[in-house]
Amino acid sequence: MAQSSPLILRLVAFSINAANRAGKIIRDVWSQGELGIVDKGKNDLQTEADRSAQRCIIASLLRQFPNITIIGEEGSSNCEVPSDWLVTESDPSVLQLNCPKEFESVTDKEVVVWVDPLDGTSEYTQGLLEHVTVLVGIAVGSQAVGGIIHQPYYGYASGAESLGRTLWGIKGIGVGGFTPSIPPANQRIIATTRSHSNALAEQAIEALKADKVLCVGGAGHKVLLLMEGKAHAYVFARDGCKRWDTCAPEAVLEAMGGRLTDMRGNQYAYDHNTYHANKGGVLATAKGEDHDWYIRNIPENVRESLK
Ligand SMILES: Nc1ncnc2c1ncn2[C@@H]1O[C@H](COP(=O)(O)O)[C@@H](O)[C@H]1OP(=O)(O)O
Ligand SMILES: [Mg+2]
Ligand SMILES: [Mg+2]
Ligand SMILES: [Mg+2]
Repeated sequence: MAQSSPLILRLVAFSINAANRAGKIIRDVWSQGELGIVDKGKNDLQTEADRSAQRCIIASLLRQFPNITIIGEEGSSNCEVPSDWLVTESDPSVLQLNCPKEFESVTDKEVVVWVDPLDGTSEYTQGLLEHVTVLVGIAVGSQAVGGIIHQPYYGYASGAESLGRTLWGIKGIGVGGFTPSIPPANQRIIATTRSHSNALAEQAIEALKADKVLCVGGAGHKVLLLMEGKAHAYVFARDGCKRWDTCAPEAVLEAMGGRLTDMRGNQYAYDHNTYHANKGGVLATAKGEDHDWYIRNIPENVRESLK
């Protein structure tokens, strides 16, 4: 790995390959058919794919970057992994990028990597495989700066021979791995949960008077819809999402000009001392959307309940 590249570029470049490797593990577990489903709480599933993908990503990252803080959804993992799970290479094109001045001298101690090894677990167990993503978010201080969203089953529905794609973004640089697009004008398409709704979340969707509501799984997948021009906003007016669900999506979306906040317009903090729960809900809007319009039109009682 080019040691001369700034840490933030090395982390993104390496995490692209780690997320790809985790995606292959997710496909392998699915095709072997033994999902090993556990419910961690209430409607909070974990499978063998979540566990193994996290071990792959964290073991690989720790070998390359032993002094950074990594927080993974599936808790502390055994880092003794099969040797073919250990990633050692980085994406060469990201290492060559020009790093924004403000991130050039970021050190290990300032960085937290938030890992969601499989986002959209509920949909994965139901075979809605294109909703699944692997999320690696890189925070500097409290800010989400870099993100990787790997979609292991991209191309599955159309019968593509080679599955998967990896999107990345770095604030101040931009995005890669896909063709950014903005959603159509004069329409409002809202993406929301299909498996974790409640009365509050429904009330918010109702109030926004969408032309179309897309109920789909995964935080990564919904942000992807915003970045490809298929939805204008992602609205989740309840608790349940955690920092590992939003760190990577926020960084990639904001690197392209969109926004991700809680339902009151506040950004989440991603430093190592922060809470994990996104108690204020998730409101993300595509590039060009009026984020504040959505905040203004969320009923006051919904915003008040999500403090
Ligand atoms: N109530 C909840 N309990 C556990 N995870 C949740 C909950 N609500 C949301 N999430 C996480 O946020 C993601 C986005 O929510 P949704 O798919 O419902 O829109 C989910 O895929 C899940 O991530 P994960 O699958 O990684 O556990
Ligand atoms: Mg989960
Ligand atoms: Mg998740
Ligand atoms: Mg997950």
